[in-house]
Amino acid sequence: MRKIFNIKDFRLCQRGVCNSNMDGRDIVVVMPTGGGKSLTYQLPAVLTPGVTLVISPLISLISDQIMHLQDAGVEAVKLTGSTPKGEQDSINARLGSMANTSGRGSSNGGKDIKLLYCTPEKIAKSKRFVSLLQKLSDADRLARIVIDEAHCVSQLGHDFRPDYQKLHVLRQLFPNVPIMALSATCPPLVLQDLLKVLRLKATVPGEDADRTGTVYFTAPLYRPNLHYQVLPKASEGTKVYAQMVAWILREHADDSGIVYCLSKKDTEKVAAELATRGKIRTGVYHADRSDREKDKLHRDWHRGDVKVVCATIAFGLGIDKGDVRFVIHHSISKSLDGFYQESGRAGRDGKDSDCVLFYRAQDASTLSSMTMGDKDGGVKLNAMLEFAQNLTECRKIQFANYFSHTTNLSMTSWSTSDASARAPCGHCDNCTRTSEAYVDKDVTLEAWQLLRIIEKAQKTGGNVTLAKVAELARSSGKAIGGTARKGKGKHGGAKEQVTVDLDAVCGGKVNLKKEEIEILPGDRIGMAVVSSE
Ligand SMILES: Nc1ncnc2c1ncn2[C@@H]1O[C@H](COP(=O)(O)OP(=O)(O)OP(=O)(O)O)[C@@H](O)[C@H]1O
Repeated sequence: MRKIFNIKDFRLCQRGVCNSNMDGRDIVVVMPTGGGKSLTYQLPAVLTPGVTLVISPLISLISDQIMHLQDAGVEAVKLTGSTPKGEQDSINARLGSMANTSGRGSSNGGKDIKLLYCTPEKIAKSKRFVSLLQKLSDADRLARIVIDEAHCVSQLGHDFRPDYQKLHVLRQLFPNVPIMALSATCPPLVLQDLLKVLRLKATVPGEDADRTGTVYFTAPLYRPNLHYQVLPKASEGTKVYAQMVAWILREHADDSGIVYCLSKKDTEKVAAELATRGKIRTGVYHADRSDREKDKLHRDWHRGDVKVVCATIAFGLGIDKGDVRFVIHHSISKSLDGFYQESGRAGRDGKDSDCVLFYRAQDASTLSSMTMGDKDGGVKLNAMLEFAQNLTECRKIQFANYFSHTTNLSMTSWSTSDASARAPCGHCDNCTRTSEAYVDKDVTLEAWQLLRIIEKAQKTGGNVTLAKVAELARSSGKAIGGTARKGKGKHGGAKEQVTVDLDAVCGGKVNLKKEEIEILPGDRIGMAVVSSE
């Protein structure tokens, strides 16, 4: 480790993961971005005979790893769709010669390939490649298979890739080759799915749990240099741009940052507004940009010619810029996993950085219609909304609760944590907010009213937008939507009588003029923390 990788000591759970690798176990490792996952398979790869196959989603990520490994004198190669034919032939020949020299010896004077990187597409599409791997495996020369960004196998995750799901064939093809899955974000449902899709080994009943099955390592996902805050977002677009420009110029006028937006259109608009209003040098990244444009943006950003990249979530894997001082979310993400991953692109160099979410309730309805068809879309979005609306609990603890795994999964678990893992961070918005900044308010009555209005509209076949419901509810007591009177109900509960005129909203088909809402003692259906910000 010291000689080749110039690393003095292990950190987090690296030692344990290396040992489990040397022991030939199936492994799942969930470690934060920049935590040092690569060493945990690269070191065992140089220490064991045979080749370690690494499956990674992006050619740029692969090229970066190969460059570092070759600089360190490690025999590392890549086979991807863009590898030139001549190079492919030479690598195939080297692998073929390794397959013909079974056992522990070296096939060509110590120049065995130690690490072979490929994309999942290569496994899914190249029969020739798979048959070469089978020859290596039959000759006992395929040391292990490493799957980077392994959460991409699960449809329940935020970054599902169909080609990753096809990796289920690996266990079938290579039943005796250990599989290692790496990720920086893997909430419980995704982990469960990942174990199933990749068919990782379960503990054998009756046998020592420490000796069989998959070993699962987690390190605390908390990164102390990231300062999280949720800021109230103006309801009008133009005010949002002004807010964002003011924040960037005040906090990070000369720094590099990313602004994540919901749509391609938003990225263009936000970039233009930041540039005109704040003279901020912006760039745009989304799926419709050509490869040439994307490459140029990466280069300009690295050089500092572009300071702020306004992007959709397409801008993600493969960002290797350490000094990203802030990540702003112009809108909430579809899930908390996505938000954690995206905001985590700040401060990879370990220096203080800001992660800011601009939140307003309207965005929740936009997102909920976008995620309606997704598997568990609602559940995932709700976790994101809870995070955005929570004004009291430390952000670190919210993440820890969300990502903590209940391991009734048949795995041996090792987690690197210390006594402070569950202590508040002390520096996020909620830790630093004074208690005078908010009030606890019982909003049972309001919540009840909203539900009744929606229920009525639904029953009468009406279609009310969120904004309309809000208008109807707010207009209680005024002339437009209806009237409200407070009194005692027949059960002794507080009674609110609301007259709601839904005719205008539901095309005149609604036969609803009066609605009675009675709140009984003990009926508590809504609580809100209302910020005075
Ligand atoms: N034990 C260690 N001591 C010091 N530096 C280390 C150690 N382990 C890894 N590093 C360094 O930390 C940096 C991040 O490591 P690495 O790229 O493996 O992170 P990662 O977990 O793969 O992150 P990502 O999820 O972003 O890919 C690298 O520069 C690596 O050399």
